[in-house]
Amino acid sequence: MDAQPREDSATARNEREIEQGIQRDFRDRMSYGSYLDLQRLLTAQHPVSRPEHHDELLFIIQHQTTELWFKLVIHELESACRLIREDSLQPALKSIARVKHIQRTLTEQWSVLATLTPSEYVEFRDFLGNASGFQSWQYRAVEFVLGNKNRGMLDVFDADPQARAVLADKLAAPSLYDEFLRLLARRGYPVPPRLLDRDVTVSHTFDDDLVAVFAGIYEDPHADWTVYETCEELVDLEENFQIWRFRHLRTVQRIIGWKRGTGGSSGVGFLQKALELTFFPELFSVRTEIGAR
Ligand code: HEM
Ligand SMILES: N[C@@H](CC(=O)c1ccccc1NC=O)C(=O)O
Repeated sequence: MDAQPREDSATARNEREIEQGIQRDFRDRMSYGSYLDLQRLLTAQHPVSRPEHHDELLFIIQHQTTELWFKLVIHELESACRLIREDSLQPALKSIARVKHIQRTLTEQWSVLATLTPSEYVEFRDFLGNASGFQSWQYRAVEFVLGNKNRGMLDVFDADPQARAVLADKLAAPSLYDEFLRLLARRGYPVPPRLLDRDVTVSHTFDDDLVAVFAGIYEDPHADWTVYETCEELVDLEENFQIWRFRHLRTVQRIIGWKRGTGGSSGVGFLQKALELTFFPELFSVRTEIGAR
């Protein structure tokens, strides 16, 4: 039998030796904390309940982490739009893949907030006044980039001109779907011209002729595999978005039931209506057609 390997003295103490080469002096160097601006990030939680409610920190951090991920989602979707505009479809798919992973993380994250019981939430809800996720400009920006445009949403941001300007910009820009349809037209697919020079400040609505274009793509995936793959990636994006909305609705329902929202809406009933919205309707309709034409 081999002898047991000799342990160094730190291991024997169940400690790890801090190696000599490890940098410890950060007076003149960039450190982890300074790079990430942790001083600001970790002092940006300001509970408003008095006396301070234990669970308000959970509520704040759940929102803040979501907003951080929204920031990256917008960054990646904008990049995907630009890449598609430049006919770089494969690199655009890389951005979309990243967004899909973020969406999964965001959907999973609802389980943390679901540990907040109705009895706990009611103890600090009144302190929130009329604040509501409805006023998240980044969430609206994601909706706009994906194509769910609604000019009326801008009014909520009259008191925040910077947010309003960003949203107005995204309202006027072609959505991810608009960019994809334009790329398809450039590649010779018979996309109806009315979809290419449409008013992009409003949502796209269902177009039967576009279903026929996608039917052609799905009938012969190998004709242009990347285009086919992009169609499926967009389906994933919409599905993930709807699953996030659904988890929000169910979390809201278990925490406040059918109470009205702090933002003034009917509550769960209002959230339910968003589940009927669609970004890429033809990509779902084409499924009915496959094998049937
Ligand atoms: C206790 C937890 C939560 C409750 C009870 C809740 C409740 C609601 C309600 C009732 C609405 C409808 C608008 C209103 O009248 O207020 C709403 C909208 C919204 N909430 Fe929440 N929410 C919760 C957590 C969150 C979290 C963690 C996020 C993440 C950022 C979020 C994001 C949103 C967004 C984006 C909307 C707008 C949805 C839309 O326009 O369809 N909510 N929420
Ligand atoms: N609308 C929620 C309040 C709420 O959830 C909220 C309040 C302030 C900041 C963000 C929020 N999150 C999502 O709506 C409610 O009606 O209880």
